[in-house]
Amino acid sequence: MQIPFTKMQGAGNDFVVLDETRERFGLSTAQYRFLADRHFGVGADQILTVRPSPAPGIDFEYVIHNADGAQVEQCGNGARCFARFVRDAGLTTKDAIRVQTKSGVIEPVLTADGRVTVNMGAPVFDLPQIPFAPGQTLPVPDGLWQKWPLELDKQAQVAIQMVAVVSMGNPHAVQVVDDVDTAPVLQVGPLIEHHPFFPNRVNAGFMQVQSRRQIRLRVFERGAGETLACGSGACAAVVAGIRLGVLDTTVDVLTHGGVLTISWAGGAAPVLMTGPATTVFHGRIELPPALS
Ligand SMILES: N[C@@H](CCC[C@H](N)C(=O)O)C(=O)O
Repeated sequence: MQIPFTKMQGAGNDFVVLDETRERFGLSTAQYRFLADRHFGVGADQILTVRPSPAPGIDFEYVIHNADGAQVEQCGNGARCFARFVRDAGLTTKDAIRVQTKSGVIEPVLTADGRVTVNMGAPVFDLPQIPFAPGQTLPVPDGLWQKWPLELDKQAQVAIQMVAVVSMGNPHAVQVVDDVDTAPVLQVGPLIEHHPFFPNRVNAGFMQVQSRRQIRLRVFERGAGETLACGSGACAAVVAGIRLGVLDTTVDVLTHGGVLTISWAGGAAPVLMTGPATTVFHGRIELPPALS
């Protein structure tokens, strides 16, 4: 089977976008993995699938698969690319698009400067909803920052990591580091991702606070490894920093792939994320029959 696709990127977080508004391709987990494969497929951190409206008042459904082929709830950079895709493909003429994701309805808005702002909804701190299941034996977290100790690999000298846990529709564990360039993201990231306290695994963020309005961030993403940027991870880091009291309500997040601007007024207010969304190329690819 041969399918059409569009390659996109948002701050270097890259995507294969599939248009299933007319017909479903019915891809298997192995086929999503193949599309994401940088050697044998197209190459992407996530596969985004656009489907027709599932309900009145909603414009589209948007389905996200990580590079490992698993379906996940949320993808911030993907939401911006989704909005750019449906406009450029002529699937809508709207600037503000309501889209159903696995974790709820989000609202990307195409702005006059060519960027996209996404209302990502309110952050969730309720532990079972994240989900974060630390059991009974853990000491109570630091009340303000809600940092939790994770016991990791003692031999690798990363015994205890203090993380803030938050859901932006998907789970995040954020820690503050002195310097993201030397932070052990590739060593510690996978240990946090698979830590038993996170029953659905987790995205591991490493944030360096440069000022009250600027951070640097690297994220080891669940199911994808370190990416050049993670939109929901940027939202989670800024929310954690605001709760810590070290960040203002609007913050520029510097990633290896570009800048995202995140705003959060606190409490039940939604987190707003603004950043770029770019089409790289269009193509068609033959899916190996053995993978179906
Ligand atoms: N790159 C994304 C997040 C994609 C999903 C994530 N890896 C997860 O498993 O939750 C973003 O920009 O938010």
